[in-house]
Amino acid sequence: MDVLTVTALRKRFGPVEAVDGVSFTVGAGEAVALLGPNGAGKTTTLHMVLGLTRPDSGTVEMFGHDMTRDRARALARANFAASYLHLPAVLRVEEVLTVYAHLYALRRPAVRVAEMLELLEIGHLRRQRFARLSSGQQTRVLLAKALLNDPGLLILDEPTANLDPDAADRIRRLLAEQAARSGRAMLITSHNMREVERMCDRVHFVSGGRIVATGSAAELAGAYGVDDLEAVFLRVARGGGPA
Ligand SMILES: Nc1ncnc2c1ncn2[C@@H]1O[C@H](COP(=O)(O)OP(=O)(O)OP(=O)(O)O)[C@@H](O)[C@H]1O
Repeated sequence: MDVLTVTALRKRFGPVEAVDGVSFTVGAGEAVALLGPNGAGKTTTLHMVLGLTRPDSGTVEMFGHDMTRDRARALARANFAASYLHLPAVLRVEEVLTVYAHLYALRRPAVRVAEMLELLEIGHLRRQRFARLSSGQQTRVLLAKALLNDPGLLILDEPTANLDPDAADRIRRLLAEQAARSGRAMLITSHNMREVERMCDRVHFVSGGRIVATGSAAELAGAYGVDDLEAVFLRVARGGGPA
C-alpha cells in the first residue's frame, strides 16, 4: 500500500517554475530519495507534500487522506525534520520535546520524551536551551521531535547536513534500523550520495522542477554506465542522458 501519492504537482514563484509536474509514490516501508542540483525543486516539493506550500495544481494523498481537504488527518501519522526548522529557542531540550509530545497528544509524553533523549543520545543536553546548542546537536533534537509520534512516514530534508561523519553514520543506522523494524516509510532529500545509496530503495532525480530519472541507485548507475550515484548525479546535473 502506498502511504504517499503525489500527482502532477506544480508550483510557480513569479517567473520560476519551481515544480513542474512531479508525480511519485512512497510505499509502506519504502525509503525514497529526491535528488537534484540546488534549486531543482526538491524542498518546494516536500513543502507541498507537507501542506506548508499550496500547489498551483496537483494532489497529495497521505495515508489515503487528501492534503488539501484533510491536512490534519493526513499528517497525524507523519513527521518532518529539516535543519532550517526553528524549535522554540528559549525552551530547554526536554521542554521542547514535551511541548511536541503534548501537541501530538501522546499517551505517555514523559516516557516518550525520555525514550527519544536516549535514542538520539541527547540526554546530557536535556536542560540546555535549544538556541544554545551546536547545529549538530540541534539536528539531533529535531530528529528526536520527528520520531516522537512514531510516524508511519518520516520526511527528512537533508537529515545529516550538520552532523560530523561519525554522528551522521550513527543517525543513518538508527533511522534505517527503526524503519526496518516498524515498516516506516521515508522520503528524503540529500546531497550526500553515499547516504542515499545506503538508505534509499528508490531515487528520483529532479532537475528544473521535473523528475528526469528514477530507479534504485544500482539501476541508475547501470543505466548511466557509471559506478555510483555520485557519478549519475554529475551526469544528470550536467545534462547527460543514460548510456
Ligand atoms: N518562497 C519562494 N519564493 C520565490 N522563489 C522560491 C521560493 N521557494 C523556492 N523558490 C525558488 O524555487 C526554486 C526551487 O527551490 P527549492 O528550494 O525547491 O530547490 P531545492 O531543490 O530544494 O534546492 P537546494 O538543493 O538548494 O535545497 C528555486 O529557483 C528557488 O529560488
